[in-house]
Amino acid sequence: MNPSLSNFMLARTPKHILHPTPTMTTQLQLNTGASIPALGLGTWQSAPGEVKKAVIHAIEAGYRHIDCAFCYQNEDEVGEALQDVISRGIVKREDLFITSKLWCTFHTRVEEGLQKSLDLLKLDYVDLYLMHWPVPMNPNGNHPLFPKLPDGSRDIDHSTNHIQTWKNMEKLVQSSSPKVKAIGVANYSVKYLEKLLAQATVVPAVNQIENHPYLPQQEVADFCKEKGIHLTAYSPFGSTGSPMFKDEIVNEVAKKHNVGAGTVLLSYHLARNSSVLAKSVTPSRIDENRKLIALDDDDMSKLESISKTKGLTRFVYPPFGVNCGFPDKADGIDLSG
Ligand SMILES: NC(=O)C1=CN([C@@H]2O[C@H](COP(=O)(O)OP(=O)(O)OC[C@H]3O[C@@H](n4cnc5c(N)ncnc54)[C@H](OP(=O)(O)O)[C@@H]3O)[C@@H](O)[C@H]2O)C=CC1
Ligand SMILES: O=C[C@H](O)[C@@H](O)[C@@H](O)[C@H](O)C(=O)O
Repeated sequence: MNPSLSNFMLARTPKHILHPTPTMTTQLQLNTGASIPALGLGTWQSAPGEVKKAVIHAIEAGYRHIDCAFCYQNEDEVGEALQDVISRGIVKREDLFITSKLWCTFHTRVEEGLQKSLDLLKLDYVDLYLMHWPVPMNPNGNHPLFPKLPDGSRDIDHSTNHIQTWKNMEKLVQSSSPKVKAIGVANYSVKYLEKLLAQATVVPAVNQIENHPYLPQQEVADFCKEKGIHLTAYSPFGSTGSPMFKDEIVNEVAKKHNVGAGTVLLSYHLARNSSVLAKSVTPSRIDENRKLIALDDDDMSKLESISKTKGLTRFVYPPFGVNCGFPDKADGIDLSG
């Protein structure tokens, strides 16, 4: 092709993926051949007594992707909700995409951690099982989920590491009767992914990370794209209290499209070909969050300008005392292996 023509075409090619009329069930491809629905309902900090209703409402409203974790301590109620909608014929199990996560105190007990979640969720399998953090914690410490040392710091298990955990997770998909359709990771930086991939047999299907215009994590997104790892964004609104709803530029883009700020914050991820998790226990918000639109390059440039001007903001970073390899959080011990 004439080089000037190819340059012209490159210049005209939209930088971001344009999903024509994206919807919450737009299917994004995983490296396993399966697909993941664009929007998932988050369940972190969804209180017992509220989460069952929220999950039932979401599935009745058309959500097909639910994000769970053992450490959220509410998987039993999520399981009740799933049983309810499946038994009433609202949805078939195979039409749902359910994620759970291996908690840090279970890194040396992968099968047990998975089975505990399956029992609580009342499921035979999950669609995706993630290592929640690349941080093993003492399985025999002073608390089953959040063990601490006498000085109050988190009780890290230094006898193992995240790569060993991954090797045990690989056995889950290699089993003759797998109880997981795919395995993946969460909270992985480029540094930890490089160390993992150097020894992995199975490339993670997904990396679930905090991601939004205040924390674009472009280096992680680029690395994952190159390696065929799908990115799922968590805390799209800035987590508890949805602080990013007040952002001026987000609201400017929302006004242009005549939609709410939430729609812009969620649609940002579709333009990057990522899936996104939005948590709510409020029925009207669960409904509202279903709306996605195609943002154009101009909208994306505006959203990208936010962190360039204001710097990065990370809303979720537990006090592990570990350096997980993210450039904006360089303190703590290196467990990359
Ligand atoms: N792998 C990991 O380590 C992590 C995974 N996650 C996953 O991602 C999910 C989403 O992230 P999360 O941190 O919960 O935060 P979100 O960014 O989804 O924000 C949740 C907050 O936004 C509020 N909210 C939701 N919708 C609206 C709306 N339309 N208008 C105004 N406020 C709204 C919710 O309130 P209310 O519920 O009261 O309606 C809640 O306070 C989690 O629930 C979890 O499943 C999150 C963090 C870490
Ligand atoms: O998934 C959500 C978060 O990662 C959450 O699980 C952690 O922040 C946890 O509360 C912790 O304190 O380590």
